[in-house]
Amino acid sequence: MTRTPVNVTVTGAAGQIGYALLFRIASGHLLGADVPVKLRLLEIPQGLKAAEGTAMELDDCAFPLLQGIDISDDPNVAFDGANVALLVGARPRTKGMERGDLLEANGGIFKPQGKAINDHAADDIKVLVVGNPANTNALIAQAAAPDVPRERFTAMTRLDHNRAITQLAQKTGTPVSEIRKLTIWGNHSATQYPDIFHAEVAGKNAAEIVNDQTWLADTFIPTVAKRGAAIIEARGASSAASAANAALDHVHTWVNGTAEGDWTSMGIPSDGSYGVPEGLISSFPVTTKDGAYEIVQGLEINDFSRERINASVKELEEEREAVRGLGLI
Ligand SMILES: NC(=O)c1ccc[n+]([C@@H]2O[C@H](COP(=O)([O-])OP(=O)(O)OC[C@H]3O[C@@H](n4cnc5c(N)ncnc54)[C@H](O)[C@@H]3O)[C@@H](O)[C@H]2O)c1
Ligand SMILES: O=C(O)C[C@H](O)C(=O)O
Repeated sequence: MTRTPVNVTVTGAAGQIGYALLFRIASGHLLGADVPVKLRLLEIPQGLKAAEGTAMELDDCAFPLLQGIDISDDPNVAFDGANVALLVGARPRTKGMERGDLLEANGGIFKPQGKAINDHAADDIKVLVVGNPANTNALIAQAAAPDVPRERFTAMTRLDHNRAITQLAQKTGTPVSEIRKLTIWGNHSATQYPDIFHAEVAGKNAAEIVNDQTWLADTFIPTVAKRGAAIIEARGASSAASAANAALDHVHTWVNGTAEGDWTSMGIPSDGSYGVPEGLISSFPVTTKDGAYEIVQGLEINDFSRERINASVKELEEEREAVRGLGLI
């Protein structure tokens, strides 16, 4: 193998998402089956021993693509030369909490990590924030990294996107592979808006095929938006394997491109499109090509959608004000 390995930094490596993520990164599911990787694991001091144990297990898999594992509790070391950074390390919510309740607990993690990315990452760094509240944590990291192009900071709404695809597939009795152009708008929170008005089911308009406004408003949207809480209720712990899977999907699509005739959802810095205030990290429909993404333009937004997008964007604005107040941006 002659290709230069890609440095992938994963924070929270000893956590439950980390455990579901690392083995699949090392086996080629993040970047591709022909791309060698070096893993850089960041943990807090209490997590280092468990991260070492995970690294031992990674060694024991003898993954042909895995060309090294470094472990550190220093962000300046862990992000040194990073090409891809998965910011997972943060506290998960527990039963009865909203993700925004974690802002104070987790917000402080992302400012020093953003600065370390600014100072040490490779020029082509791509950042995905998974730790909640993901959109606003991405904003905090980005604000601390003024030398990195702002579009390199993204937040994960791919789990919501995947959840919505399955709900729509099940409702219409269609395989998930037949669902296209679904969109998650706004925040990775209970206010997110999964939009099927432009989606397709086997090439036909999804809203027309469903033709059931009550299901849309009272079942589909709340099921997707509150799925994280339902998983916590059922499992007693927040989603892990599905979150890791979505993180792999997010980066894989960003790097390798969306399929012709489809798009995906990513939390990205707004350029003002669709009336989302510039700079907020909000979820949009995007296409990707050659490692870059573009917001899908020109979609007609009906009143039902507009109301829901605005509500989620309002929450993002409130979170931005809150972190401003905490001195995090
Ligand atoms: N965006 C999404 O769709 C999505 C989905 C699932 C979970 N999440 C979020 O991902 C985060 C992680 O979830 P989890 O279940 O893996 O949690 P976990 O508690 O199992 O693991 C978190 C790990 O992060 C480590 N950590 C804490 N602070 C750190 C720091 N400053 N630097 C490096 N590591 C640090 C902890 O030691 C721990 O090992 C939570 O905030 C959770 O809410 C987001
Ligand atoms: O809901 C949570 O707190 C975890 C995660 O964000 C999820 O959507 O499953």
